[in-house]
Amino acid sequence: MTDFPSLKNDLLIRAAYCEEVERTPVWAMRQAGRYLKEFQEVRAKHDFFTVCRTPELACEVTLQPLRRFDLDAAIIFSDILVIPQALGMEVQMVPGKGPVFPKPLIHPNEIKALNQDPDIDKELGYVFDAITLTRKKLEGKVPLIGFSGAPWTLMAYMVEGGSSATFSKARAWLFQYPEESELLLNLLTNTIIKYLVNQVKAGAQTLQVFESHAGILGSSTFAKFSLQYLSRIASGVKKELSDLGISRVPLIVFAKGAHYALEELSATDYDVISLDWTIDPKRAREISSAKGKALQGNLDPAVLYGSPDSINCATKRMVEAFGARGHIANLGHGMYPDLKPESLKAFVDTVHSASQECIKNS
Ligand SMILES: Cc1c2[nH]c(c1CCC(=O)O)Cc1[nH]c(c(CCC(=O)O)c1C)Cc1[nH]c(c(CCC(=O)O)c1C)Cc1[nH]c(c(CCC(=O)O)c1C)C2
Repeated sequence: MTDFPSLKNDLLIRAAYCEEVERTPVWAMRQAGRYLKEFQEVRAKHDFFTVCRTPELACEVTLQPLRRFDLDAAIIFSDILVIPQALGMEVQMVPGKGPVFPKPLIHPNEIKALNQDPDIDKELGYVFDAITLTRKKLEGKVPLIGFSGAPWTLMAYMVEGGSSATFSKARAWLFQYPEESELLLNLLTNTIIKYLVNQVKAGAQTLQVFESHAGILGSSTFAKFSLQYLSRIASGVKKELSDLGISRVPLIVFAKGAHYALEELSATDYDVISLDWTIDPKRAREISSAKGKALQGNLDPAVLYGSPDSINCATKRMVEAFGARGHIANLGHGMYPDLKPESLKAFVDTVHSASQECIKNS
């Protein structure tokens, strides 16, 4: 592994392992993106996947939010849909519409046509190069987070062909073709484990798995088609890293909308459970703390449309409700493209001041 500058701010790592901190670490999902004019300038010149595939550009947009805000982590700029691409599917990013698969999976026969054993270093080497470059450029300022989409969320896009409110075609597969769905979910799981391990080899210091579409499944469907794969990813990545003699990194799982499965998620090998805003922090603590898990989240991103005072107030309330140990402050989902950058600044600064106050008084 490459020699990297040593980490100066390890708040996120300590919080993930429920160790003592002087203040609560904070970052924001989608902290890089269209709400920043410097990001729009890059996007005006380069299409979305060119930014992902060009390490210098991916590194630049990863660092943009860190120049503006006092963030405690960087997240590598990429997308969850690079995995379906590595399996041989075409994905386009259509302005105003989001991701589009010109040839989605219509029938399970088509699973056979996917690349069954992709050469991850060849197909996704550009992500690893972007991680290594960014880790160097960060000069140890804050940890670099790597990530992947989770199997069910990726399957949902591969079958649906793009975004959807209900993902009804993808959900139909789970009942029409349960065995073939499991075949696809297994292929994705095996690919994701290799992808995440290679991100750590390239320099990622924390990993997050995004199950963004957990909330459209019921609890029994989630248990069958999501949870077991999420769980295998955490134990698989940990085992592989340990077999390779590589130090552990914190693993975060974000299963958006899966409030019904908090107890089950807390029983997996993830170190941190990331919450959306529909879960009450105190209730989440009762369920997860017994299992020694840290929590991440969970301010409703819509709060950032409010006045500076109301952002301050809601953020303070959130910091106090979680308490200072084992908490990584974040939004309950990503930044929206029309939010003002100053609102994120108000959130970040309030997390730092309110958590320091909280620790002083405890
Ligand atoms: C900024 C951006 C990204 N992806 C997309 C955009 C906007 C497109 C553009 O610039 O034109 C398309 C892009 N890619 C995707 C979408 C969502 C489509 C939908 O709503 O269904 C869009 C607009 C799919 C996607 N992509 C991602 C998720 C999981 C997180 C979530 O739930 O929001 C999902 C679901 C992950 C993702 N995607 C991205 C990051 C960057 C790192 C950071 O957080 O700063 C990350 C972590 C970057």
